[in-house]
Amino acid sequence: MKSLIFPTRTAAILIPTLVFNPSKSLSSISNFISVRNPKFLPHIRHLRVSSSYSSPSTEENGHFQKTEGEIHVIVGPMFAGKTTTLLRRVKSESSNGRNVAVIKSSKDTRYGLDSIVTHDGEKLSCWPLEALSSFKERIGLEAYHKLEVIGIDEAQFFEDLYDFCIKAADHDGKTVIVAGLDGDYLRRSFGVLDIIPIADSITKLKARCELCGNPAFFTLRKTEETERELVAGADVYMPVCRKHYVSGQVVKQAARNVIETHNLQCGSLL
Ligand SMILES: Nc1ncnc2c1ncn2[C@@H]1O[C@H](COP(=O)(O)OP(=O)(O)O)[C@@H](O)[C@H]1O
Ligand SMILES: Cc1cn([C@H]2C[C@H](O)[C@@H](COP(=O)(O)O)O2)c(=O)[nH]c1=O
Repeated sequence: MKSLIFPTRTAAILIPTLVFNPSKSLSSISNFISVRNPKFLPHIRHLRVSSSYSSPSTEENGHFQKTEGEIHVIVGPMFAGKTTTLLRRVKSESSNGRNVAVIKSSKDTRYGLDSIVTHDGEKLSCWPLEALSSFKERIGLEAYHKLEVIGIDEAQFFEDLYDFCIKAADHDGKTVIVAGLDGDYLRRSFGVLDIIPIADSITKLKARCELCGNPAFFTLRKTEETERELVAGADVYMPVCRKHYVSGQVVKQAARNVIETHNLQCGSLL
């Protein structure tokens, strides 16, 4: 394994036995391109920047860079294995001798700040950032130039995801592997979809519906909070199939109606 560029020297890599195998959970949606087959994994191409390379900043000249970057996107509901897949791919790239760094949104404080952690407890050190635009400065220019692969977890929380990815891949020749939610709890687009037009591949993962065990493509919020961003785990969210997403919303609405009626009745008694 070559170098993984981490904020600390104590990078913990724990590889537990996975009960759920995300490699078996890819959607059959035909126009989604799967990258799980190793032969489709980005191959290693080290090229020196040619003299005709139009870098707008002189500080970047003279460094080794690939001329062509790549963007790979991993989406799906919560518990689908997005982080697991990202970790596996990042480790595989590192084993292939490429310089790798992993970033996650600092909004996700669920399992500590400086690691990305799967729901199974698999862990990898990372750079927790508020905005991707700060990455180059945080890691340092020299380290950034050496970097070949950038993994991004919880990508739905980064407002500058599109700008960062396009710069990293198109201009800086990096392979960017992005994992995040495609939809929020209302099944509305959650940011990661912005980068589909600039992606080389998209992998849509599915979880198992917690109510029936069928494939789950949606995330149901079990609580009444309505803000879009609400960092939480299984206490608040569960993956569900279409049928149970719809019935879950019906149940939530029915509960709201009961509470409203109750409040109205209490109000009229006063
Ligand atoms: N309902 C579920 N369906 C699938 N996996 C689940 C479910 N509940 C818990 N898990 C666990 O979550 C793991 C995936 O975790 P992770 O890679 O962190 O997912 P994601 O990043 O998509 O939220 C699975 O390997 C499995 O052990
Ligand atoms: C559906 C939904 C989720 N979130 C939050 C909840 C978690 O903190 C992350 C997703 O984590 P995972 O690695 O995919 O399990 O996103 C949110 O803020 N809003 C939502 O609608």
